[in-house]
Amino acid sequence: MKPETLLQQLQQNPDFLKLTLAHPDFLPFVRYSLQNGTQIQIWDTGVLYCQPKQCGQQDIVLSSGVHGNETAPIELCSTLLNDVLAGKLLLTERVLFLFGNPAAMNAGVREIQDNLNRLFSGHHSKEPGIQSAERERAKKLEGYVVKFYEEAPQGLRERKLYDLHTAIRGSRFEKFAVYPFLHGQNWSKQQFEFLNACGANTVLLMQAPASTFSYFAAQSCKAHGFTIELGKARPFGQNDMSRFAEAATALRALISGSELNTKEFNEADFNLYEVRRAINKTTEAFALHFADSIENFTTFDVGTVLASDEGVEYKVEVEGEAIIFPNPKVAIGQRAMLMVKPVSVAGKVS
Ligand SMILES: O=C(O)CCC(=O)N[C@@H](CCC(=O)O)C(=O)O
Ligand SMILES: [Zn+2]
Repeated sequence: MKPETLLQQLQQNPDFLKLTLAHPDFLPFVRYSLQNGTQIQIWDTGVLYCQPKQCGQQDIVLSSGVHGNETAPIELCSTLLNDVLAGKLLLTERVLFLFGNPAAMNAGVREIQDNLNRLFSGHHSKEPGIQSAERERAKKLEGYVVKFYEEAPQGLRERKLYDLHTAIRGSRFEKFAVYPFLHGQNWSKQQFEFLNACGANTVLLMQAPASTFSYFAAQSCKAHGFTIELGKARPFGQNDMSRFAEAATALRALISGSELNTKEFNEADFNLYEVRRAINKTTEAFALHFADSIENFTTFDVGTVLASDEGVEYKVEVEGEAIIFPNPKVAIGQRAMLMVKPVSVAGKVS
């Protein structure tokens, strides 16, 4: 598509997600200004940069569709972005909207060849000779995020990246966030307060580096980076968007500088977990020993066999150990389930 055609189409019908899905592999660079002075730049398919006339002090990446079948966050971000493009939502902050994996969205699948959310922090290039659309996309997305943060105005700024997902199965706590490993740094009170305002008062504190987008943002870009799970994954058009209203309101307020009623951090308001162990799939024999209806954060009696792989059984080891993200369909070598346990952050939040 030619840049002038794209510009014309966008101005006639300001729906960037629609254009992205119609052109999942490529959109040319274009820039234009809205009547309210906001500058819009398309950097790629699924990648749109917004710069308000007067920039606040935050640089915010809103990412969705890193997994193509997790549609509610895509619909949520598309609504926010369409309101920006139509001049109905006036931004005060620089925002980079990312729709992660357009080809997977069109196909209604989590991934086409590779799990995009296992390819960040350079993992896209760790096996020379192996190529996939997701590896290419991960590399490009890293580049766009770095460019976005590096091109920010000078001065004291706050970098944020919220990578929005929905989970494969139901969850005892419908909304929860994954707080990437901070290498011993304190967790942020202000960010806990924001997550709570999004309805995600369950937080999983990671204890090790990961190849996820949120860890890349936190570790490589020094951003407040999070994976936020907003509910259960459903196909496009089948989401009850009223269940995402709190998150939509909080994100809208964040990017437009409007008042957000956050509650002061109090650990008692949160369900906090840390990862005790990650169970990886090592062979095709990997199997779960509980039903698909069993929800995330379910606990079992000590000794219960939860999963097995060739020559090994994985049992509950301690009281209170709960399951999260069980998925026997992952590629060999990848994490097939996390075992988590309740934890306190007392004294380590500032
Ligand atoms: O429900 C599931 O099993 C997966 C939902 C999902 O995509 N979760 C993210 C979490 C990323 C993180 O650990 O920060 C993922 O698995 O990529
Ligand atoms: Zn996901």
